[in-house]
Amino acid sequence: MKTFDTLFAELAEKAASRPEGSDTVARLDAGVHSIGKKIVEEAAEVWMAAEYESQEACAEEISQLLYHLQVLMLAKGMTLEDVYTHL
Ligand SMILES: N=c1c2ncn([C@@H]3O[C@H](COP(=O)(O)OP(=O)(O)OP(=O)(O)O)[C@@H](O)[C@H]3O)c2ncn1[C@@H]1O[C@H](COP(=O)(O)O)[C@@H](O)[C@H]1O
Repeated sequence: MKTFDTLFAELAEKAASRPEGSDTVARLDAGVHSIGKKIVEEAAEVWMAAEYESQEACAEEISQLLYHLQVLMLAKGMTLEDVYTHL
């Protein structure tokens, strides 16, 4: 099963190799403003799913929020350690 760390490694590799058709590369190219808006949208979807949808639907929304947070970290040139140091 994919974890936060293995997904981040996968996305970092995509950011470096820039494969054709990568959604992640397109989101990185769109920039921090666009990624930030997506994070706010996904956070709202997590909130709504938590209040009104199933456990599974909520978990899926959370996974999408985590993905977009990782894209933002990569766009800002951050590492996992930059974040983990604050946990
Ligand atoms: N985990 C994810 C992931 N979670 C969310 N998303 C993106 O976020 C979208 C979900 O947002 P929405 O529900 O709002 O869907 P939407 O309205 O179509 O979103 P928009 O495209 O309009 O922004 C999905 O359609 C994906 O584009 C993800 N895109 C990729 N990954 C993983 O990232 C890795 C690299 O992916 P690629 O860069 O595409 O190769 C792979 O392992 C993928 O599974």
